[in-house]
Amino acid sequence: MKQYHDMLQRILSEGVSKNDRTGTGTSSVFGHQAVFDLSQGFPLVTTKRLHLKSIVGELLWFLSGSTNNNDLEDMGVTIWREWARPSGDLGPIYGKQWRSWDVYEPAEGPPDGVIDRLRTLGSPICERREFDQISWLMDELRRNPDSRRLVVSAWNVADLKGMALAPCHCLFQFNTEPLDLAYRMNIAENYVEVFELPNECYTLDKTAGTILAHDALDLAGVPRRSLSCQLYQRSADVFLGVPFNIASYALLTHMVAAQVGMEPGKFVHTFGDLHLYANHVEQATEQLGRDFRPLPTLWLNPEVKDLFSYTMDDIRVDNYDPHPAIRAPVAV
Ligand SMILES: Nc1nc(=O)c2c([nH]1)NC[C@@H]1CN(c3ccc(C(=O)N[C@@H](CCC(=O)O)C(=O)O)cc3)CN21
Ligand SMILES: O=c1ccn([C@H]2C[C@H](O)[C@@H](COP(=O)(O)O)O2)c(=O)[nH]1
Repeated sequence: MKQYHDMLQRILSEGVSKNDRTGTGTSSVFGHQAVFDLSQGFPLVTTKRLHLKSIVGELLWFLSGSTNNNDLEDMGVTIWREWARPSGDLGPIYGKQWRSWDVYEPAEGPPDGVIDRLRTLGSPICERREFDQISWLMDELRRNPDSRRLVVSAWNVADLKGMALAPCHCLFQFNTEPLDLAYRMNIAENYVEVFELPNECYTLDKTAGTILAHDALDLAGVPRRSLSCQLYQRSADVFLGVPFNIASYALLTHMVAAQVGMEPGKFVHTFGDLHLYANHVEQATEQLGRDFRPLPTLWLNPEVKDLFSYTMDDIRVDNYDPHPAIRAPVAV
């Protein structure tokens, strides 16, 4: 995960001192981008141990639409505790905006009905509906994979004041691309079925043409497209939050790809204010002195048939062999 060490290094060498909302003080850079090729391993930082259960639990909690910290703590995850009200409520944060963004539309009713009459009194009469951005995204990926509008936003201006914390990872976009034949043949090695096809179906004969080979790969269930995700993160705690955010969106991309039958492509992580808190400098320096280890791989249970049905047991990371954890205080 050189990309992650580059961020730490860049802040240490070019960062500008800034005060911040928490009063801790940071060194920060504005504008940064890191790209993770998901075919090269699962991007879980190896130079300190990450608590994977917190990352998976938090993502499943967002996808469930919950905004109550008690639901997260029921999974054994405590990372949102400091921000929760006594009831556990966090206001309309990610889960609310992803799964049930409020939409207000002019109410419709019969002519001269109650709605009509109230409207003549001068007040706008609206109906509230909820829009599930994630379900829409899944449908749209299947229906219109070339779309340039595959965007999910948590940045709901009208709701910001009610949130315990304004969204940090505030907008993401998916993109799909056709895979070329050579790439599909390559990944076909992971699909046992392809070898059960009759020889002539997958003979890569130049004159037989691409179509025959692509059709054979379709029959074998080999994905036709790759799926990439780009995240805009307006504010990023490079030591504590960012390793979680990278792994979380990489996991989301894998899960979405599995459900729409595509191959995970890239995760592009774009930052606004990328900062290192003053009380994390020693820890970051210690981490930079450690050597990289091979990235682990992700396993998703292939039996799971929709995005909202994954549980902790359906998600596993294999061959994770990190350096020991490094403790650091979280700025509240
Ligand atoms: N300052 C700040 N940084 C964040 O990263 C952050 C917030 N606030 N507020 C909301 C959420 C909560 N997140 C958090 C909060 C704590 C840890 C943390 O303490 N991580 C420890 C271990 C956590 C565990 O046991 O699961 C770590 O070593 O990574 C990570 C992400 C990410 N977000
Ligand atoms: O997923 C997350 C959530 C939060 N953060 C960090 C980024 C900042 O350090 C704080 C938020 O403070 P603001 O004053 O609202 O910017 O939390 C993160 O890195 N990742």
